[in-house]
Amino acid sequence: MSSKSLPLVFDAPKRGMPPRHLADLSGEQRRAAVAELGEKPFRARQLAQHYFGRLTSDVESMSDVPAASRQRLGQELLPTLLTTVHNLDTDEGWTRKTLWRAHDGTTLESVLMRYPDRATVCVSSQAGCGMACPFCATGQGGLQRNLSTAEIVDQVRLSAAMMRDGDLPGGPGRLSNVVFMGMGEPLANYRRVMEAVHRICDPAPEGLGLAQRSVTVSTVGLAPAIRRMTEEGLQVTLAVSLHAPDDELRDTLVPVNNRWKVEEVLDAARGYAEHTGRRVSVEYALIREMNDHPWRADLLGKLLHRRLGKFAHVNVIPLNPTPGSKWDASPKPVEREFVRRVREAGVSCTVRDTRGQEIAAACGQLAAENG
Ligand SMILES: C[S@@+](CC[C@H](N)C(=O)[O-])C[C@H]1O[C@@H](n2cnc3c(N)ncnc32)[C@H](O)[C@@H]1O
Ligand code: SF4
Repeated sequence: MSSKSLPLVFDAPKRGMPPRHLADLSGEQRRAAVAELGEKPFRARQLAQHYFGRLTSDVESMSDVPAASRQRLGQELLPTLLTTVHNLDTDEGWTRKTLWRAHDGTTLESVLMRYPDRATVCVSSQAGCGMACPFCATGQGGLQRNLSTAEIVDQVRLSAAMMRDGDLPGGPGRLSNVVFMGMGEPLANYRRVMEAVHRICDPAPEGLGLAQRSVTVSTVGLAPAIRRMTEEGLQVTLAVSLHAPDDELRDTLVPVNNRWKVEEVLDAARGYAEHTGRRVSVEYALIREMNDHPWRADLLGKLLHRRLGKFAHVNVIPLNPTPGSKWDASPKPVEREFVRRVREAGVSCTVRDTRGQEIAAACGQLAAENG
């Protein structure tokens, strides 16, 4: 057997960006790509209809595409990007974490959560993360690579297919929300993430047709990138992971704070809020005896009231345990007092549910380990 005919599985994994995919391209680029392959431009629309509309990338099922063209179009524009390594279900099946393997062997995770009134997928924007927040499992392994636009979109497409096929309890349903709160810092992979937002939100057949307001981009606080995002003219929700109202503590909890301080991050967030008219979600992982002091709750409330005013919403995330971490969630009475004090300052504040903890699928627990 020549090495050329060896099945792909014997090929050494090549770490790197995946081959080009339909979901990397805008409608115009898709038409150009199809034309380059010697096909009629309308084939681009047909492929997009199957991929975004029918949620399939199986070219053999695309009966309106001539058999002679299918293989070539499939190879060139719909290569397989993600294969399932395993699914782990919890919360009586209402939460599913999927471990995906990319073409180069890189692994990544996404988490699908079904609620009575909506279904949300938490997607990864990078394999690993370079931001090194000490309480986050993803941050401990460093950055492996950015995900491509299509690798991000494919997590959403495959989750939408799980919903449609009734893989979670409650029967067939619709994926309604996407949060960029999986592995990685979305604004450190800026261009690909913004393209992915377009593919996720553009109306069918150009995209998956979710509402921009149902998409949340969560950032550790890359101020220049928040300012850049403000210019995109999008209506997505911005979440800023603050975790401390004072630079002294935030420098430790969020190392990137050494570059962009609390005031600058909140300034950028305010710019986004004013431009879009959207509230900013300020994420606060509550850590026992670290950032849960009553005086810090008061300081946080005052600071947000002053800097973001009516645009501020605080989302308290009880710390999820991660392997080897010395930190713990705050006791419930401390958490309640913290929330009360933030509200007392006139800032809305809620506590996030901790879905998926048992299978390490909750915020900050994704490490994409095989097993
Ligand atoms: C994993 S991050 C991904 C998005 C982006 N990198 C960020 O930091 O906002 C999503 C959210 O999980 C939070 N998080 C990380 N580790 C956590 C942990 N162990 N417990 C609770 N929340 C955590 C982050 O602070 C952030 O608000
Ligand atoms: S919290 Fe976000 S930015 Fe920090 S290490 Fe985890 S994924 Fe990266």
